[in-house]
Amino acid sequence: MLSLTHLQFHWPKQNKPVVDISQLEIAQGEQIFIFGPSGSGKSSLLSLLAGINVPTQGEVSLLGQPFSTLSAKKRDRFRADHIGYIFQNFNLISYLNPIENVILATAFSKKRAMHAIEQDGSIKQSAERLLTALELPQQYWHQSVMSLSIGQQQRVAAARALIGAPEIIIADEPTSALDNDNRERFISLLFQEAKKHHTSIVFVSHDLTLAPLFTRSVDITSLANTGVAQ
Ligand SMILES: Nc1ncnc2c1ncn2[C@@H]1O[C@H](COP(=O)(O)OP(=O)(O)OP(=O)(O)O)[C@@H](O)[C@H]1O
Repeated sequence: MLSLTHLQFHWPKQNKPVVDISQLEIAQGEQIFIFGPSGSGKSSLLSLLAGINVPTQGEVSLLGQPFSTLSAKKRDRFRADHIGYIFQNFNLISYLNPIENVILATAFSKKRAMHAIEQDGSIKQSAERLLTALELPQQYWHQSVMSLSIGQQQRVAAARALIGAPEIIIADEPTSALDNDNRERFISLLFQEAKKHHTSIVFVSHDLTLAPLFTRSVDITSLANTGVAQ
């Protein structure tokens, strides 16, 4: 469902590619863990997978759609419809409460709005169901999102990524601020929800202890292009 071929990416003024991958295929429903040290290009890779940045060379295709054939505007639309993104710093909107933050993802995607309504009766009920599933107690739903703990904010960010059942969730090291028990609990709740719709998960971290929780782990430093066509 997601495929990368001969992918290279340079940030401006860098003489060496920060992402250099000969081939990677991610199947529908797969939970893939991509690890590598700080600065090895994990966040840069995710920005290419989500079509936020464009590769210097090579191609990213999601659901059979090569990103290179889409304009920037169409890529934004495609991303809103098919990808739930959990950012490293969550990117929650500070003046919206948790329910409003979760609902926001459906404002950019009719497809996800319709899916949420079909599944739960209304978009609001869908947001409430997801926050419950992710164990954010109801007493926090209408508070300022900035008054929540990091772990609670993370649950809001995950519910926002999951609403409307996008085909893929991309998570950029979202557990680094949590202790071990809370990290494993968070990942297990995320997986439980994702499995209901056979959603794929791409999760990056430098913390190898999380690897056994996933169906596959990949070392980003082992993916470098060899120049050999595959
Ligand atoms: N917006 C940017 N502009 C220029 N260079 C950047 C930008 N973002 C990242 N880089 C550079 O790209 C390299 C890889 O960064 P990236 O954030 O992708 O690594 P990472 O593996 O996700 O790191 P970490 O685990 O610390 O989050 C670094 O050298 C970084 O300085």
